[in-house]
Amino acid sequence: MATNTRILVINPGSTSTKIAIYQQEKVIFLKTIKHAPEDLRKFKRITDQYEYRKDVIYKELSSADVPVETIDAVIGRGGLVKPIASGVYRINESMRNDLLECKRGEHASNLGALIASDIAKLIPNAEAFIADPVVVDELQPLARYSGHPIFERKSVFHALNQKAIARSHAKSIMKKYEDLNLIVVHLGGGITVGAHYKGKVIDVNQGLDGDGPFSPERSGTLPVGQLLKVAFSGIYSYNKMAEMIVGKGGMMAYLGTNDAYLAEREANKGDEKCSEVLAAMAYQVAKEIGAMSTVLKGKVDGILITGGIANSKWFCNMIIERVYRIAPVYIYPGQDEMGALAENALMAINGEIEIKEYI
Ligand SMILES: Nc1ncnc2c1ncn2[C@@H]1O[C@H](COP(=O)(O)OP(=O)(O)OP(=O)(O)O)[C@@H](O)[C@H]1O
Ligand SMILES: CCCC(=O)O
Repeated sequence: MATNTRILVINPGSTSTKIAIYQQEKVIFLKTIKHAPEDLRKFKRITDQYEYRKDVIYKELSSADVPVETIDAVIGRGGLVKPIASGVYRINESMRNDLLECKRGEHASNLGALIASDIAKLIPNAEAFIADPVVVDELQPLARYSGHPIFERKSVFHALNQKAIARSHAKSIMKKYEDLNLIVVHLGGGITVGAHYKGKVIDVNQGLDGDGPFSPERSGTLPVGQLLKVAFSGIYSYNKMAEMIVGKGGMMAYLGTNDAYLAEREANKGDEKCSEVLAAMAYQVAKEIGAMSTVLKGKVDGILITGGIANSKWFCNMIIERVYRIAPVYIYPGQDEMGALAENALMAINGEIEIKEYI
């Protein structure tokens, strides 16, 4: 087994692209490239940002003190590919085509695989992978029911971070992820709450499609009758309605900001609206946890809270006071998607896990 394997990690987000180089488990280069809104506005679709983001990454890499030719593998955050099982996938033409055509929708993470494979092609013997994309699908059959046959509930969630946090929690208590029942709550710009039944996410709210708690920039589940009336009122275009659900819903709509840290600061200074909106968001998250505990038939070994907002003790406590009777609660603030991607690539290269083919 090689002891100085170098992995390049590429994680495109809506407003930034994170890149990192790991030597084994250790990060030796890490950069968050912020994209100015005026730079991104020039592109109609997210896929159109492909060459622009790739060029910016090349520039950053050339300023890194790590020769690119020493990299053994490139791993990108996987986007809206076909629904697939959790794991590491080799990037192939079929995956590239699906992402280029945005067959299952637009998401910045779609660019991860495209850019990773292009860079890997320039490095002799380097492999290109994705791991645990946002569409990891382990839903149990009953979870797919929406209530009408033309609408099927789908698995789209913060799979990479939820799985990484669940595995590292299991390790920390010297148990196997596959032996535990966990509820994992990702509190980011979007919020997803997953029921992890013995290593499989058998149910999760479809946050990217207006399902579950409201979040800093998403409306979550809306009263569907009212939604229909507004959609057909002639006042709003399709795009405006879509923005209400993802991008400009939730805290953004109530408070004009998607920054929970800022909203909490204002609440601390006495702003009652900020205080109540954050309390309502925590209330809805707690309700979703309650729902997922019924999915696990009440047998829950732990509730894990992660993502940026998990940095806030005040916010987490508003959730904990409603759910602590269900199971012990553990807080893992932030997210380590870069570390999780690097770890997955390393395990794949070392033959510790199977590398799956995307068909
Ligand atoms: N210390 C803190 N206290 C309260 N909120 C915080 C704190 N640090 C970050 N946040 C909030 O976390 C949110 C962003 O979380 P995160 O960085 O996980 O999201 P993202 O990566 O932008 O989106 P997503 O996780 O949905 O992909 C923002 O609303 C931010 O204000
Ligand atoms: C698409 C990743 C999960 C989410 O943002 O809800």
